[in-house]
Amino acid sequence: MSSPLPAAVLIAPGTGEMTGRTRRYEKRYDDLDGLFLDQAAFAAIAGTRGSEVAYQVDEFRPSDNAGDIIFGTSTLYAGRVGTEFIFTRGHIHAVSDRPEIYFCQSGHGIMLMELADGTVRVEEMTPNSVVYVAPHWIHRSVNVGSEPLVTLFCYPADAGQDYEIIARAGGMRDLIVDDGAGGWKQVPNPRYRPRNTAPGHV
Ligand SMILES: O=P(O)(O)OC[C@H]1O[C@H](O)[C@H](O)[C@@H](O)[C@@H]1O
Ligand SMILES: [Fe+2]
Repeated sequence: MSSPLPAAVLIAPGTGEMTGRTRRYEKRYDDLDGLFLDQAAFAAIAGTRGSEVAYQVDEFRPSDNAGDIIFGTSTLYAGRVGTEFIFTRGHIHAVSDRPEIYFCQSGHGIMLMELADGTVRVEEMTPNSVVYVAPHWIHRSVNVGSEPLVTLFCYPADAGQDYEIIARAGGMRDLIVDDGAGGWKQVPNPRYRPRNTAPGHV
């Protein structure tokens, strides 16, 4: 197991671009197919803007060693699909007891969090707020503003990501939608199928 060296990176205000990152990945609208409730609205957007970047992640990953940390920035551009605000795909950590923190640098967002049993929590993200995603919570960032939502995240290097937990339930239990008055509201997702969390089920 190699021992990483100290390092420093520079984060650009407003865009989250991280000079010194070890990796960038981008998710385009086409990559988010099937995640939003209003499929006709999604098809209309994807038809013209499918290759547009919906969000990007710049990360600094010193190693994958247990005990190390991965940090980086996530930049989620503003947008809506029907009344639903744009979001990241969302995941639970593959090693599910691993937590994460998010520091909001700019923009206005929601951290939508859910336990496997369907318990939901939302925390608002505004500049300088920090959200603690506790162990075992599924998490998804939602941009409810009109500017890019830029967050700095940090999580244990051996955490990994599991996306299936959301897919197999038909999405997250709640949707974050436009309230028609310039704000957001939380409404039940009609496609949600509660997971069987009884012993013996996964
Ligand atoms: O992985 P997604 O659900 O697409 O979210 C994008 C990114 O969000 C956060 O910033 C996490 O810390 C990243 O590890 C993750 O990859
Ligand atoms: Fe995470």
